[in-house]
Amino acid sequence: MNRKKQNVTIVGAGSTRTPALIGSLINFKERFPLRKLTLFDISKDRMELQKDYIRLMMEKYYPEAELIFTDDEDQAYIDVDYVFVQMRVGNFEMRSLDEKIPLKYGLVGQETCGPGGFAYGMRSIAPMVHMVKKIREYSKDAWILNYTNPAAIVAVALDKVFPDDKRILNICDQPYSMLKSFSKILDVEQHDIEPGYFGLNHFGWFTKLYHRPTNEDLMPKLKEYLMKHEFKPYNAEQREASWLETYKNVNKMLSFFPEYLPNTYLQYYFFPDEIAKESNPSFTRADEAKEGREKKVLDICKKAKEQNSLEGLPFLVGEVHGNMMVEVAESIAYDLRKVFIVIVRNEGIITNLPEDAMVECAGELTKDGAVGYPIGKVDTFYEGLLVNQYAYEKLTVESLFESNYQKALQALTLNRTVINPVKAKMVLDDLMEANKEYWYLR
Ligand SMILES: NC(=O)c1ccc[n+]([C@@H]2O[C@H](COP(=O)([O-])OP(=O)(O)OC[C@H]3O[C@@H](n4cnc5c(N)ncnc54)[C@H](O)[C@@H]3O)[C@@H](O)[C@H]2O)c1
Ligand SMILES: O=P(O)(O)OC[C@H]1O[C@H](O[C@H]2[C@H](O)[C@@H](O)[C@@H](O)O[C@@H]2CO)[C@H](O)[C@@H](O)[C@@H]1O
Ligand SMILES: [Mn+2]
Repeated sequence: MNRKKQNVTIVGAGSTRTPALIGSLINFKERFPLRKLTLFDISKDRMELQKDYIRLMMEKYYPEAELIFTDDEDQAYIDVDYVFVQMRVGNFEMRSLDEKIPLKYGLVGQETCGPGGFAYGMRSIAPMVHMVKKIREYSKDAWILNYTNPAAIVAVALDKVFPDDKRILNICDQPYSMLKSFSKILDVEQHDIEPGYFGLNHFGWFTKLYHRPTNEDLMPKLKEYLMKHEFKPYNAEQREASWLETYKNVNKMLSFFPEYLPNTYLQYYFFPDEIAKESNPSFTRADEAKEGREKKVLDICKKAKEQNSLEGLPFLVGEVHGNMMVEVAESIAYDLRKVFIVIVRNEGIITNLPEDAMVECAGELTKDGAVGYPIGKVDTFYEGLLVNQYAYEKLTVESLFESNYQKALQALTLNRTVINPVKAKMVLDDLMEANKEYWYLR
């Protein structure tokens, strides 16, 4: 393979997912070759923790690529072809509050759904808008591939501010992760499956699983399996308790609504009371992830620094997060038209949803970006859920842009995890106080 080499910048490179993303870039070096890799984070300290492991990996497996670590955004965005974005505005401390504050009011405490996702979205928008403007100053044609959450809210906000920018793509790895799990259950290759999917980010359904080699839709077989067996992620042995519970709730959702297979994130909207009750308000997913993934990765990086070698250390690979990001970039860079589940402006894809909604659907990734496959009209049940959820997303973004307290209150009241305006007001006031460095409403 003799493909054009790319300059890539990772924004939020201090994320503990970065070492595994580097592993993915190394594994894909033939398919998506790098000329220059820039790691950018606003926190030098955060990057410092993983710097030696990453440097040693690149020296060993990618000596031909230039490697830059920087906390200078001007340097990060000069002469770049692809920007992979994974910033967490407010870091662990704010994720923890996003999850814990709603639980005080008996509401779902989750980083992307419900009041926690609302607060996180309000924090993410301004730095994301700033980043896009900066990138466009220096690299007007760069592809901006964004993972930053809540991707649903960030996508709506960026589409409002940069409606003509065709090189911003917001993506989520959860459908990819679920497809990996489906393939394991069905004993087929993930890349032989073409999914049907519709909804909004972290709020959607799989409709079919077309198996290319046999021309068969494997969805009926999968649903039959899930009616009788617990749904486990493909890497169940490595998953912490809360993710295993999350996957089990797909079985529960299917038992009520067997028509389509729900994204795991719908559990928060269908079972908010049960989930809030079962949560531990002093130990949420943020704590679990810190004690799990973060500790594991940082321990490996610390050893690499101490011994200044990779001896005895694992080669980390992002089987979902990292691989998907690189495959997405590859499909765009070399016009491969591979099918992914993408987030795009609706514009008639779901005919009974607003044109300006940012919908999640199957689509092809081409040199011109994502081309979502048309879905048509969705049935009343789904239409009701989606129209309501999109109204929540839109009001959230408008409340930030207009500093409008009333719209924020309306947004939270519409959110199916809240509903009650008394609780919506209490949780909004608490979140506003906790986030006063980041956003403010009148
Ligand atoms: N879309 C998806 O499906 C998906 C999947 C996984 C993770 N994510 C998202 O990726 C992001 C990273 O998650 P994590 O848990 O690995 O994060 P993390 O907390 O380990 O790291 C995030 C990094 O972002 C940096 N950062 C904060 N604000 C920044 C800014 N303005 N500019 C540059 N860097 C900044 C922090 O200093 C930190 O090093 C989050 O937004 C998370 O929600 C999304
Ligand atoms: O709770 P976390 O921080 O472990 O994960 C939150 C993210 O979960 C989904 O993504 C993937 C994740 O990227 C991957 O590394 C692995 O751990 O599996 C997760 C679930 O399949 C979700 O799509 C993201 O939006 C969340 O940020
Ligand atoms: Mn996601």
